[in-house]
Amino acid sequence: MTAESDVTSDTFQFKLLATDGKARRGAISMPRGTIRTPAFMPVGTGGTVKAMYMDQVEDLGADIILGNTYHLMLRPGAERVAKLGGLHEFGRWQKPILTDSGGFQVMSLSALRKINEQGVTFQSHIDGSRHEMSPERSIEIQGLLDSDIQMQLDECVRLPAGETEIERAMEMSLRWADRCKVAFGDQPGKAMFGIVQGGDVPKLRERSAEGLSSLDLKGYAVGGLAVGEPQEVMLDMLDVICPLLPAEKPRYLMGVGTPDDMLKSVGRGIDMFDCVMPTRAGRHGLAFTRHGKINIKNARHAEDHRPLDEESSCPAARAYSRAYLHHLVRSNEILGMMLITWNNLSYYQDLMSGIRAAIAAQRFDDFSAETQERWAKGDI
Ligand SMILES: CCOC(=O)Nc1nc2cc3nc(NC)[nH]c3cc2c(=O)[nH]1
Repeated sequence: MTAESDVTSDTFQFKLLATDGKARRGAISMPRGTIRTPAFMPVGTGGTVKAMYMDQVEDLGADIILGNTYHLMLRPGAERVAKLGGLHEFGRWQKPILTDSGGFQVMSLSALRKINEQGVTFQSHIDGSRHEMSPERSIEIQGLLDSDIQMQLDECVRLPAGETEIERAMEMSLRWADRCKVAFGDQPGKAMFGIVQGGDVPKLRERSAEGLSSLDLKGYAVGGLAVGEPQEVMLDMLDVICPLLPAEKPRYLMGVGTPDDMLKSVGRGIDMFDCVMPTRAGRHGLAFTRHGKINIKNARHAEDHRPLDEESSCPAARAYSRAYLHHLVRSNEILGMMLITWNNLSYYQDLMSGIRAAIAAQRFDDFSAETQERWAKGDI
């Protein structure tokens, strides 16, 4: 029996399968596989999901991973990845890959970043070399990587910021979306998503969402959030933005988030997520479980023979004692990073799977309340 995620389509097609309030259950079918939504996309920055084998990532139920244009263009280089057969061949991940345009990383990683109508000029954080990235070059790079879902080049403004600055960046991102759409052209089996900007200013968010919707793109990302604003500001912006995006297209909230962020964002109409939280936190010994977070480095775990979560199907969560994981992380053992990362990605995928089933069964609100109660009760 073919799993739903093994079904392919030679064109990018999003089907809305069920709704429960504003929560949506859908499926994006593409030549390399189908993405069950709501979906969490593990971050595979440099062509690898840190501390994981790709077949582990697939076994956990991930239908798609994120690749990072900014990192890959600097090292090993987009042309080199193309010469080596593209990112799927290079990193041995055969399902869909979404690549970001790198805009956000340029903002947060590289020095000497200059932005004008033409694009972004920046210095590599690796060797200081100077690079220019126009909307057209960003799409060209993502094409060289053989990315399935490509993101427009955008300008993300860190919050808090002045309205004039937010408006300037939003309007430029809108113009860049049009240039990216032209550069992307007609690639039926792939997609280019626009990115809604506008900071925490409702009228600018409306302008961006309406402007992008008129471009009739295959999907829409919500950018400029999870950049330092409180969670309720992020959620308020989703209440403004989602109703203005076409219901028949997927919505992707960038860089989000914690399990709590994702539950509340699904309840406001978001379909796709990516976040470094499960992998980065995993490398620092922070375990996500159905009972909430466990900081395994804490002394109280030193002699706890219980596993992280015996309800989990993941070996990292059920076959090792907390005492052993505590020892590994305290000793900076590589296996510690591997096991907590494995546990965290497993929990994130289990949460998304639970969310999808709850929407299909029209019980998302109950599922959301039950899940948050278990987190609050904590680790009994
Ligand atoms: C994934 C698509 O990235 C882009 O091409 N631009 C972009 N990326 C973002 C990544 C973000 N991560 C967070 N929080 C951790 N917020 C983000 C916003 C953007 C964004 O506005 N624009």
